[in-house]
Amino acid sequence: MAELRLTNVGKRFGAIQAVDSLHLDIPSGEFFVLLGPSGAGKTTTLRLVAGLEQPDAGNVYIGGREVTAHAPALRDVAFVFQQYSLYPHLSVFDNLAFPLRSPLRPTPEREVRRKVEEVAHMLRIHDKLKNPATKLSGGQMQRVAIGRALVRSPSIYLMDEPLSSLDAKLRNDLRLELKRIQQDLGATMLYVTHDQIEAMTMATRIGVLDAGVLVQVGTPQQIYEDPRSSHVAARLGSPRINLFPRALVPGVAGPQQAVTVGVRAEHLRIHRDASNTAHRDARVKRIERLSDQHLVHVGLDDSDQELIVSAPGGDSFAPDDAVRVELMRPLWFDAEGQRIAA
Ligand SMILES: Nc1ncnc2c1ncn2[C@@H]1O[C@H](COP(=O)(O)OP(=O)(O)OP(=O)(O)O)[C@@H](O)[C@H]1O
Repeated sequence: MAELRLTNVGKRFGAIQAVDSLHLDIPSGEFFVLLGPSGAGKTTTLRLVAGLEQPDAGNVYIGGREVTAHAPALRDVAFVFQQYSLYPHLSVFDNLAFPLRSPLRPTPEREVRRKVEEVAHMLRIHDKLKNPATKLSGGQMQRVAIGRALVRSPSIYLMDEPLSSLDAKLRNDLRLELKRIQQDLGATMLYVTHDQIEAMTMATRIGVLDAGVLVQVGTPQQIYEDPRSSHVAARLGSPRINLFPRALVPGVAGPQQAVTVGVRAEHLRIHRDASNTAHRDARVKRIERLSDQHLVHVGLDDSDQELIVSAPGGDSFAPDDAVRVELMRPLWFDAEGQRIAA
């Protein structure tokens, strides 16, 4: 396994700066998740690391060696794409064995069998080894695609939304399995997703990309609790953070330049009494009963603004109740959406 370093990497497609002055240092054995909306430059970053794209500027280093001009086959990376791309005429066994039989990496056939069986067990497809690759469910095919990367011991695994085509149950299962396998192998992983649950549960660190720019890097907890901008704050958390004009809560103390306030659902409290002037008048609109929490949607009086409050005792409220909302840990943002210290 090896560390990955990108210095000042840029890539433009016509008028679009897909990746802009990107600096990234991923230590060996880290599970690094690139998170961002569609078009943020996530796939382009992976392709630049794999050598499938050439950067206009900057350098790529794998294991301390500069590989910027190296062909993909010489970079020792394994890539898993969003859509499984299996060889349909081959069995599951032969699909998994394929990378080990490459002329670039001749492997004794006994070693091929050992490795394929080990990975097939890890991914729980060992009873399918003789099946043609086409006689599998979507989830099984994607396991084979992931397995094809895992049979090798590359310097770095690159995965581009490998779970996005699967149903929710399989996605949950494979999320946990992939994380476990990465830890067992001590693998360096660069993993792309726009799914915040994947990012929160799998990442050692997350890098948030926005329009080709890496806007924040940190542990999932740092990104969640201490976002640098309203854009980053909105990327993590379910339900989404409540973002609304500061002018709607004049009674709450905050920095002068603040234009927007952000409060997570679990950092809002709703009260029935009217004792505290810092609390904001509101009215219950509806209550969402999820398996593990109650979400109370309230409308702030004299505005169209709705907030979502995570309330353990949400059951005791009903639509149209007059309530008061307390902001426990507001985050403040300026006119550009940049965070301001409280
Ligand atoms: N080969 C290409 N030619 C022209 N434009 C491209 C090309 N590849 C990517 N782009 C553009 O570069 C930007 C970044 O694309 P990229 O695929 O890296 O984003 P992404 O974050 O992976 O998005 P998604 O989540 O939708 O896959 C987009 O605006 C995209 O349209």
